[in-house]
Amino acid sequence: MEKMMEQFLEQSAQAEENFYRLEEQRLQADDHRRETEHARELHMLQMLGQMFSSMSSARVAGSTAAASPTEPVAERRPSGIRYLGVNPRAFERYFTLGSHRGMDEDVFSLVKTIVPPLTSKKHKGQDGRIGIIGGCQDYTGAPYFAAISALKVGADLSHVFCTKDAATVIKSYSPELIVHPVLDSPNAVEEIEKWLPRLHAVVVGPGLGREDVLLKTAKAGGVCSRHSKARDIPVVIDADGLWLVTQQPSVIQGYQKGILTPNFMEFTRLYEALHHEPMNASDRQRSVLQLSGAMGNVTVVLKGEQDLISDGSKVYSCSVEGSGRRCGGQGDLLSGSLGVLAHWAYAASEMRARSVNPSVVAAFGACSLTRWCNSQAFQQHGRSTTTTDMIQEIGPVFRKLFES
Ligand SMILES: NC(=O)C1=CN([C@@H]2O[C@H](COP(=O)(O)OP(=O)(O)OC[C@H]3O[C@@H](n4cnc5c(N)ncnc54)[C@H](OP(=O)(O)O)[C@@H]3O)[C@@H](O)[C@H]2O)[C@@H](O)CC1
Ligand SMILES: Nc1ncnc2c1ncn2[C@@H]1O[C@H](COP(=O)(O)OP(=O)(O)OP(=O)(O)O)[C@@H](O)[C@H]1O
Repeated sequence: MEKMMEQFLEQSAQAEENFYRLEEQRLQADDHRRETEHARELHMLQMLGQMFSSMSSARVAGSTAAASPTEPVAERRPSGIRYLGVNPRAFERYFTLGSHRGMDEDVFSLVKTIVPPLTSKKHKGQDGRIGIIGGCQDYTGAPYFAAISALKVGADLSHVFCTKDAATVIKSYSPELIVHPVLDSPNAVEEIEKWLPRLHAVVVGPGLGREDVLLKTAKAGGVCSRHSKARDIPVVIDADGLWLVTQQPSVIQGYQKGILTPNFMEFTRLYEALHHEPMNASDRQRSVLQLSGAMGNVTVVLKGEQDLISDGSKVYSCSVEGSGRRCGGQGDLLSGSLGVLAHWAYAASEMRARSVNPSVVAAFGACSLTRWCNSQAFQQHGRSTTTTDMIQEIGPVFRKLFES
């Protein structure tokens, strides 16, 4: 009986052991199944994420070629700006000759840091008094676009120094601008210089024309004035101001706060004047680097399908989405906003250690802003987009790009 009892206990212990072994195997199989399911779910989520992100970039990129005016504007973001930051691929690349590495959000986040806070402690003028030297009988739109863009970006006061017959016209476009009909007066240089000590940046060239007398005034009263260079304020040179620089590069050569904003044609003229040889149009990065170097490290912004920005040591590229619409005046929006941003960038860099040339930071900001204004205006107006439509976008685009 005792033996039987022993056998029974042994068998039941064995059965219990088997049971637990099988149970353990079952649990292990369960774990394995759960892990596989989890991995599969994860994989599916990743694939869905990739699908959504490529769908949204395709949607945004597609809008460059074809407008979708029905799409709600508020839902759109600049390609490259998603979630907290910037998509490095869409936004910009950073080149040094011989090497090439992603630079991503560095410059873009620096633009955000130069924007001065809006506080009730400041008085009118502290966030920027910008002067535009340009505007003649033929061209009244260009100086207006530049000056109003400076205001819309956040300058407190925007002055235009133009010829007498352009002044009334420009005033009639906007009561916000301070317009000085001095460019063709006999004492034009003194008239401009009266104001220069109060200005934080000057933009020379939009709508200036190429009459000798006006170019001479712009040179003496703006580019070379003791009040601009000696006071060390940013001098942005655009349009016909670049014609002047092509004739006499020394007017701005070596001035570290000088910024040139040529379109391709203006760039080619300037390049060939300095290098005495045809430019290699297939290697624009190299050309822009060389031109900036030859100009004594003045910052050069070569506008185009991609904007290339160089201070002679590196080339930055801004390819924020724009549109296929190339109406006149977009460059004026860029140079006017650049005037303000350059002032802010240098003011901010006085308080902080510089990691990137402030002119480059400002140029990158102005290019991004102009291009995205173009894209947003195009969403609404398509082929009939004009620079006035782009200027209306400056406020919301600035907020979205630099204040969110
Ligand atoms: N509403 C107004 O008041 C406005 C006034 N403005 C004022 O007009 C003044 C003159 O400026 P601008 O740019 O028209 O003169 P300019 O350098 O002779 O260029 C014309 C020649 O260059 C060429 N070309 C141009 N771009 C090119 C490119 N990316 N790539 C290649 N080629 C290009 C083009 O060649 P085409 O197509 O004829 O072959 C053309 O022959 C200046 O004061 C400016 O501020 C403007 O701001 C607009 C709004
Ligand atoms: N092919 C392009 N694709 C996208 N954006 C472009 C293209 N060409 C120029 N832009 C953008 O348009 C803006 C003005 O450049 P543009 O070459 O039209 O200057 P501009 O000829 O000096 O202008 P303006 O008509 O004011 O004289 C810049 O911000 C630039 O990035």
